[in-house]
Amino acid sequence: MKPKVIVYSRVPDEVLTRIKKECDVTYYEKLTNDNYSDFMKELTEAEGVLGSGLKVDKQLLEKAKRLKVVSNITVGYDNLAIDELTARGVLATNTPTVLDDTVADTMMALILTTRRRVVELDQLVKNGEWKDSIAEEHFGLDVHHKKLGIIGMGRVGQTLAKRAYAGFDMEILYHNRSRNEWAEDTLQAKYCSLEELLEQSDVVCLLTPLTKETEGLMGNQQFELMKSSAVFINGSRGATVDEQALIHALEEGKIYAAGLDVYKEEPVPVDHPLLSMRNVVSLPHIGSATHETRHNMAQLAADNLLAALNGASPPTPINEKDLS
Ligand SMILES: NC(=O)c1ccc[n+]([C@@H]2O[C@H](COP(=O)([O-])OP(=O)(O)OC[C@H]3O[C@@H](n4cnc5c(N)ncnc54)[C@H](O)[C@@H]3O)[C@@H](O)[C@H]2O)c1
Ligand SMILES: O=C(O)[C@H](O)CO
Repeated sequence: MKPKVIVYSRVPDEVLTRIKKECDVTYYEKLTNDNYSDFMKELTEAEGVLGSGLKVDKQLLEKAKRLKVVSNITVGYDNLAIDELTARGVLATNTPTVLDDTVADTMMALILTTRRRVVELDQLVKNGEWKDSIAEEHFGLDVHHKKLGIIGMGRVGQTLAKRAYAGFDMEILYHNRSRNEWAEDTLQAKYCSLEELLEQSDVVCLLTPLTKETEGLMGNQQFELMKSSAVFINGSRGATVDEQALIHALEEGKIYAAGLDVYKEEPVPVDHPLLSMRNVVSLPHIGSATHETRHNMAQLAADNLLAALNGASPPTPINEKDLS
């Protein structure tokens, strides 16, 4: 008998067909209030689930007695209670590496749009306010030859650093849990304390996972240390930033602008104060959202799911070592 699997996010047809060859699949393009109770019923029999964003906690796992694998179609796995999964012998997997270039491109886009005021000036043209050559009040700030401070110099962080160093002649500062020798040797990246990085950088880009340690990592004290000409970019998770502190820093001119891909609440409510600020560029959590990369992420998630159900080692496990 084929193992029962729930795919709870939209995946390409080709990926779904592959999974269906080996598994008995229930497919929800997304979980909604209308289908959630059906999903919970299916979960009691499921050996695998695949998708993005589902909160997998103790309560959910108590209903999922037959579960063997949770395959996340994301690299960040703050939605998973890893200790609870491990305690029950359930394998968790994610999709690192295949999205690094795309996410780094998105970060570069946020750096360029915030410093060069691209969105604001686009609006000015479209609103018919371009009457004469643009005056100093609309000038932006350079990106090239400035200092980029990366908090969380992991896979995405170093991919961004590579672009900034090679393409924009930027000086790279970084703060991380450990030294990144590759970045130090290849990009002359300089390891700093968080405080040094905040004080010196023209661009601060946050790329850590969301954990107990990184929750609220950027607060009043941290924004206070930044240069008034610096921009803040968040590509990690919304909860790594105290949004009230960010609003305060932007309102008081303590920083120049912010580029955000992630928010504490997603989708971010339309009346959120950050969205009405002229110096905030806001994206709808699209760091990895290109056709090519989302396709590759779904393929990798399927590889992980199928390997785990076949008793093989998945390509990108999270807690495999702790299970054995
Ligand atoms: N916006 C998006 O669409 C998008 C896309 C991909 C990743 N992300 C986020 O970016 C995160 C990083 O992804 P990655 O693949 O580069 O992960 P990674 O594990 O390769 O890198 C994360 C880095 O953060 C560092 N870190 C962890 N805790 C820290 C702390 N307290 N202080 C300083 N550094 C710390 C780690 O040492 C590591 O080097 C993901 O967990 C996810 O939350 C978002
Ligand atoms: O962690 C990730 O992969 C991105 O945030 C997409 O959700």
